[in-house]
Amino acid sequence: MRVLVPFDAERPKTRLADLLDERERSALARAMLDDVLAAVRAAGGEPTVLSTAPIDVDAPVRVDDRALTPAVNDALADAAPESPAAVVMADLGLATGDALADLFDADAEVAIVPGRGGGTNALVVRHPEFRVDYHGLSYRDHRRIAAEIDADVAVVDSHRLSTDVDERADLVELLLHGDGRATAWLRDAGFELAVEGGRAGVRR
Ligand SMILES: Nc1nc2c(ncn2[C@@H]2O[C@H](COP(=O)(O)OP(=O)(O)OP(=O)(O)O)[C@@H](O)[C@H]2O)c(=O)[nH]1
Ligand SMILES: C[C@H](OP(=O)(O)O)C(=O)O
Repeated sequence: MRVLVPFDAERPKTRLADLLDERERSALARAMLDDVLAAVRAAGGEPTVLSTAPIDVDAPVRVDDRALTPAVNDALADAAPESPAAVVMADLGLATGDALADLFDADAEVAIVPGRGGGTNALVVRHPEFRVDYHGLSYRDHRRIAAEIDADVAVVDSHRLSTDVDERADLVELLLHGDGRATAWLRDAGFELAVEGGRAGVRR
C-alpha cells in the first residue's frame, strides 16, 4: 500500500503554542512523524512524506508547498482499485501497525478514520475520482464526496487512529496510551499526567 504522510515542516502544531515554544513544537511533531512512519511500515505500507519543505527523514520525501488539500489531491491522482493509496496524518501519535493494518484491509473504495472534532485522520482511496477536502468538518465532506461519485465507504472505528494530537487535552492521550518517541519526548520535556478537580490533565 502506498501511504502519503502529510507533514507541515514549517509551522507545526500552532494550537500547542501556549504549552510549547516553536522548537519544542517542531521536535514533538517530528517525533510523531517518526512514530507514524514506523507504524505504517509495521502495517506493510510504503510511506512517502508529503512535506511543505525539504526534511531529513528515513523515508522518501515529496516536497509540495501548496496547501494540504491540493498537495494531497495531486499525489492521490492515480489511486485505483489495483493501486490503492492511503493518507495518514503525521500527528497520530498513538498509531500502531495493527491499527493501520485494519484500515489498509478495509474492503471499500474509500475507507475513512474520523478524527475527534470532525476531521479526517486517515483514508484509503481505491476510487479514481475521489478527491480530498481537508479542514473544517472534513469527515462529513469526505462522506459527501464519496457519495457523489457512488463510492462505497467504510468507516474504521479506532481509538488510536482517531486521536490526532492538536491540543492540550490530546497530550493526556499520548501520556496515557503512547509508548513511542513522541511520548518519550513529552516525558523528557517534563510533562506528566495530573488530576486537578477530578479531571485528567497534564502538567509540566
Ligand atoms: N503537506 C502538508 N501537510 C500539512 C499542511 N498543514 C498541515 N499538514 C499536516 O497535516 C496533518 C494535520 O494537520 P493539522 O492538525 O490540521 O495542522 P498542524 O499544522 O499539525 O497543527 P495546527 O497548526 O495546530 O493546526 C499534520 O500531519 C500536519 O503536519 C500543509 O499545508 N501541507
Ligand atoms: C487536516 C484537518 O485536520 P484537523 O485540523 O481536523 O486536525 C482535517 O482532518 O481535515
